[in-house]
Order: sequence, then C-alpha cells, then structure tokens
Amino acid sequence: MNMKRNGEKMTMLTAYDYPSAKQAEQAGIESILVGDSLGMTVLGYESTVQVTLQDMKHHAKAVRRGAADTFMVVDMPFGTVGIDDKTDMENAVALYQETNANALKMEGAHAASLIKRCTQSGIPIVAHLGLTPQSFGVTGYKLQAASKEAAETLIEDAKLIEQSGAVMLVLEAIPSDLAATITKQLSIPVIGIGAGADTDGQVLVYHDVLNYGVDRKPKFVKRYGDFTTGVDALTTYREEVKTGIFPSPEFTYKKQIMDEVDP
Ligand SMILES: Nc1nc(=O)c2c([nH]1)NC[C@@H]1CN(c3ccc(C(=O)N[C@@H](CCC(=O)O)C(=O)O)cc3)CN21
Ligand SMILES: CC(C)C(=O)C(=O)O
Ligand SMILES: [Mg+2]
Repeated sequence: MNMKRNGEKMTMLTAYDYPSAKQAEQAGIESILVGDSLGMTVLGYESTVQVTLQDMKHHAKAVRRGAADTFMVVDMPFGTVGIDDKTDMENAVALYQETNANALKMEGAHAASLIKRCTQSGIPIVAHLGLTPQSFGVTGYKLQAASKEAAETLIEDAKLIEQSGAVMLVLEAIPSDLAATITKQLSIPVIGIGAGADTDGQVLVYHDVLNYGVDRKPKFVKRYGDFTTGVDALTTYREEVKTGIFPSPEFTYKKQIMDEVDP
C-alpha cells in the first residue's frame, strides 16, 4: 500500500459474494470492500440500518472464498460500534477473526477510541467520514461538510482518526477541495466516493458500476457496464421454454429405449 507515496491511484470496489469477488480480483482491483451497502444492493433493504453482524459475516466469508489474494475490508454494521467498550471490541474481534478480513471499516469520528483499541489489539481499521450512511436518519443523503465550520471539524476528525491508528480513510460526499486538503494533510491513504479526483484513490459500489438492480444513481456514480440486459436474456429463456425451442437435442440426454425399461 505504498501508492500514496508513488502517486498511483488506488482502486477499491465493493463485492458481496463469491462471483463479484472473483470478478474484482480478476480485474486487478487492489482492494475489495464488503460494504454494508449490501443491505440495499443485494438484500433489498431501504437503508444500511437493517444490516446485522451476521449478514456481514455471511457475505464477507463468501467474498474471501472468491478473492483470497485481494485486500479485503469489511464494514462494521449499524449498532455494532458505540455500545460499550467490551461489546464493541467483541464485535470487531468476531468480524475480523471469522471472515479473515484484512481490515474492518467503521463510520464516524466517534469510533476513534475503538479504532485505537482495535489497532492496539492488531486489527487494522479503515475510517469513514463525511457522509456516513448509517446516520442517514440524522444527516440525510446529501453533501457533507458544506460549511466552513463543518469543513474544519472534518479536518480535525480526519487527523484524530489518523492519530488513533487508522490505516486508511474513506471520505464520502464532500466538496473536492476539502477532500484534496485532507488528502495532503494525512499520511495514510484517502479513498474517495463523491469526493473528487484529488484523493489517493476511488471506491464505488459494484451494482452502481454495472447498473445491476439499482434504481437511484447518486451524482458521483459512473456506470461502466449494464447488467439490465440480464432481463432480456431471462425473457428469451422464458419465451424459448413456452415455444419449445429450449431444450433442443443439444441440451438433452440421449434417449433410452423405453420398451426395455421395466415400468
Ligand atoms: N448502491 C449504492 N451505492 C452507494 O454509493 C451507497 C449505497 N448503495 N448504500 C449505502 C450508501 C448510501 N449512499 C448514498 C445514497 C444516496 C445518495 C444520493 O441520493 N445522493 C443524491 C443527493 C441527494 C441530495 O443532495 O439531497 C445525489 O444526487 O447524489 C448518495 C449516497 C452511498 N452508499
Ligand atoms: C459506499 C462505501 C464506502 C460503503 O461504505 C459501502 O459500500 O457500504
Ligand atoms: Mg458502508
């Protein structure tokens, strides 16, 4: 992870299961995020708030099987950080140990003390500031740190999480000049999503990149593929069964002579 020094941009992509993890690894993506966005993209929840520690474990284990050689970051879901020191630590240890993750990610500057304790215990932590979707009920889904005061607070928060031992910072939905400033001031890599071009790297959601079952497109999402064509394929499959085109002999086992078979 020396890319901050040599200036090469780092790429991160979410993955939630075995095939998407394999694809990300095959594409040479440097780091996979098993994001709690899986609640929305693959479980059909309205937000990430419904996602449990069990959900994260289940998906992260599948991702690990698909991408054994890629740096895998796993989100701590809503309600697993900030309960009490003992419970927070038990949650982090379980998620890290059971999924064989390379790092865990935690939203918000309030996680600073847990970041410190995890780091001391040997768990690498990625911090996540700016728009933190687990707090959407308080913040909404909108640009964060838009005022001068909020920007100053964010800069202080970023320094705090670096001092607490975070190995990386994700900045979401903030003005690009603020993201550039924070990226310059920190020595750890800063990965942006809706944070402009001057961070050390970018992260996007798999289903957004491939237009796969998502109905909203935030401003920061660029689509590189179109999985909605899957519906055309499924429609053709249905039609071919209805019309008897499928299964043709090519997809059929050889006939037996039924007369020779006892009924
Ligand atoms: N598919 C997906 N992509 C994501 O990037 C993502 C998730 N899901 N789930 C978890 C969070 C939620 N995120 C979101 C969700 C919505 C907006 C959004 O609608 N933004 C609007 C701005 C709305 C406003 O300013 O009021 C946009 O147009 O960008 C942004 C980030 C980012 N994360
Ligand atoms: C949007 C990214 C950074 C995330 O936290 C997620 O996918 O859950
Ligand atoms: Mg997340």
